[in-house]
Amino acid sequence: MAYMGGDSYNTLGTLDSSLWNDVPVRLFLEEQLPCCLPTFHAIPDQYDWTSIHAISKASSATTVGVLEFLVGFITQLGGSTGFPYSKDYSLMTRVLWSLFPPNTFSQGLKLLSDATSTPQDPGISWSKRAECAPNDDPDCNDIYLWLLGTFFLWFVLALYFDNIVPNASRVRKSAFYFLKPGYWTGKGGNRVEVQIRGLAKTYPGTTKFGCCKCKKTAPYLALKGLWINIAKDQLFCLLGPNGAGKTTTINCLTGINPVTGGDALIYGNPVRSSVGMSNIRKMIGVCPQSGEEHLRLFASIKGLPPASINPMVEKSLAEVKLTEAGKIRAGSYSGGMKRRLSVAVSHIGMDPITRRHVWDIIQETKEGRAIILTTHSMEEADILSDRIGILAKGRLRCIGTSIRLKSRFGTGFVTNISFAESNNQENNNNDHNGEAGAED
Ligand SMILES: Nc1ncnc2c1ncn2[C@@H]1O[C@H](COP(=O)(O)OP(=O)(O)OP(=O)(O)O)[C@@H](O)[C@H]1O
Repeated sequence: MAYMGGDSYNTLGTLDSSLWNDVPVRLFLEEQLPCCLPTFHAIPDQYDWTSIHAISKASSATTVGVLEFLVGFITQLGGSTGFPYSKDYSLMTRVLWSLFPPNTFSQGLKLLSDATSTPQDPGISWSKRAECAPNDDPDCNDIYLWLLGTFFLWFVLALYFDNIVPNASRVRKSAFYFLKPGYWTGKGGNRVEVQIRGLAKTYPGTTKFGCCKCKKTAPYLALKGLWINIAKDQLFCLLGPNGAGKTTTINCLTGINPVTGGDALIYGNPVRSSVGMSNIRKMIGVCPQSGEEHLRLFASIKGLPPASINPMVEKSLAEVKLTEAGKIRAGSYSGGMKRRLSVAVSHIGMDPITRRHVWDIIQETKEGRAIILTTHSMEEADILSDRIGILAKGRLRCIGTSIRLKSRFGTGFVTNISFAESNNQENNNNDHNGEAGAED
């Protein structure tokens, strides 16, 4: 797995959430998708999570198989009475009945048995297959054709439902997926890699014990049902004021914070399932990191030259008195130590040139990935993102391209431009003034 900035990006998931608050840019990068994976499309917003899943387990397939056999057996008993292949029944009844292959099959067996019930019966030869039934009743030829036709019908329907019914990872294609050229060519279309489906996060209230009474804070709903799809090769930027829920969103997607409502699918892996999250963690490469490694990570995110990183890390650790604890896992630090590490992280500077360099890296990294970027910098969002979502108080307020958001919601700028007179004009004037002056 290769993320921009090398191995250092593998540690994103281990960062303490408090550390993220001190860096201007937060990134959530996804593993490059192997081109052979099937495409899947956005689940419509009205998608019902409680809807029944496709037959995803062998045990379910066995149950359905046995049920089908039982139903087939019962209908065959009905068919043995002559139903519905006689003139008493309408054509529609016959057609509907014949759509279930066991019925047609049992009719074929009945014809065979009638043709071979006594030693004198001639049986049915292949050449006489169209003459084995009396009157207009279906003959063996009709039975063959019906069995062949219904085989293809059910096969196509099985393929279709397999695609549109949510799979074990709750991923499904749109009902008209087969009309999209990308489905047949394997190319094109915006492949949705990250699907945030009604993501909600409630932080539990805390109880503080005082000397006389204990104080309980109410649970806080930080994310109130977020719905976003992020396609491959796109950078999605989450903007919003402090406390909007940006960090919470990223933390929920990376598994730092457990989700309390809705779900999110990352390459089809749901963040709410432990199996899904362990797959996601493999993609984003979560592993425990020391304070020293955190600083290295941020130094490479901020584009510091590799040669300067080690001296800078040593200096920063010394400044915040964490030299001895530098090699210990940051997760085991005390609150104070974490805060000091945050200060050291925030001191890793990013001048405009390195900032441009980081932007270039992000742009180059976009291909084959879905990237979520959260930042307070509107300029950064404008330059880097394909789509921007603006969060406020845990809700997505608007979403769209930068141009669209600006034209829809932007108040715009009124620019006054004053032009200096052209040199020629100026020279002419000077000459003229000079002459005039001289005249004066
Ligand atoms: N562990 C927590 N317990 C209780 N409330 C929390 C916790 N973490 C965050 N919050 C609250 O959830 C809300 C969203 O916080 P979050 O950090 O996601 O916002 P943000 O958009 O990332 O802000 P910033 O831009 O300042 O980083 C805030 O009101 C915050 O106070």
